[in-house]
Amino acid sequence: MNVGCDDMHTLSPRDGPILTPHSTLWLPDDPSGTFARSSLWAVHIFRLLEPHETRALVALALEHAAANGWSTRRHKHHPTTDIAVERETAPALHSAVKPLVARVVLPTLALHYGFELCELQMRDLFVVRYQQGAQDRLTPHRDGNLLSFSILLSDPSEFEGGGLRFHSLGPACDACGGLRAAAATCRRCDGVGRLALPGCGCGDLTTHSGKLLHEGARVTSGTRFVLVGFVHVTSPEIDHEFISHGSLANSSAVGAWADHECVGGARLSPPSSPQREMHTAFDDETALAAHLFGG
Ligand SMILES: O=C(O)CCC(=O)C(=O)O
Ligand SMILES: [Fe+2]
Repeated sequence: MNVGCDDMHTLSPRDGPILTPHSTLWLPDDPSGTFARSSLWAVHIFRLLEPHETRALVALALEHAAANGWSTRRHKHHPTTDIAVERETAPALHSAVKPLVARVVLPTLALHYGFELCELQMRDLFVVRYQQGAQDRLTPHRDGNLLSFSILLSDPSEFEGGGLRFHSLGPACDACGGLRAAAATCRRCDGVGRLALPGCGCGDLTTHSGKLLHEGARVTSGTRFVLVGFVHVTSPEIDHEFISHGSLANSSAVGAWADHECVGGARLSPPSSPQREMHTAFDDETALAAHLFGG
């Protein structure tokens, strides 16, 4: 299959340019009261792509992989088996995905996390493959940037296990009950005590702060493809020294309130109302896209 630029317009979000989540999960409130709830504590799931659109993207990724292979060395810590969605190396995938990200995903992130669109910059965009018998999971980590998103490109019937799992939110493991002592040896939740986010369908977009401790849960059969994006935020409201601290981004240690601390401390002033108008300094889409994607 060859999806050209014109076909990209078939990648149409289900709800218009700014999406409304069908599910939202929040970190629990800080029992000590040190950190007030921030928009960064929310994980949202939105309906985004239709199955024929996700199939077209997977076909493009497989076409690319057949010619170039999958990469496993793009990330120093917690590497994924992936394909970078870059203009130079994967032009067909890039032209399929970039307009969707620029017109829909980034404006949706900006609105729901209380930033200006022009404060967001894509730092990495890649298709990830989890497969039983190959890389089947991604161990607990925090991402290097403040905001992250992932779009599920596979139908949930095509794999078992898998999913985006957070250590501080989501359902308790139904095998061990989520109790720390029992979870330690639990194969179902790999010791986390929680299950992956429920309700994430094919084509759904999940958005979250990359600073929440999370992982790609183990795929026990089949293959799960996701499109993942890391988004840097340049807002003066963000304490970059604090959030870019290497041990926060790359630590695998599960700390009870570590997640809350780093996210609560990342924002120095309260989030703006989600109702406010979008503002952008860019008057045409091309200039905006160039800025968002760094050229
Ligand atoms: O598998 C997922 O949905 C999560 C991927 C992820 O966390 C990452 O690539 O950083
Ligand atoms: Fe991640």
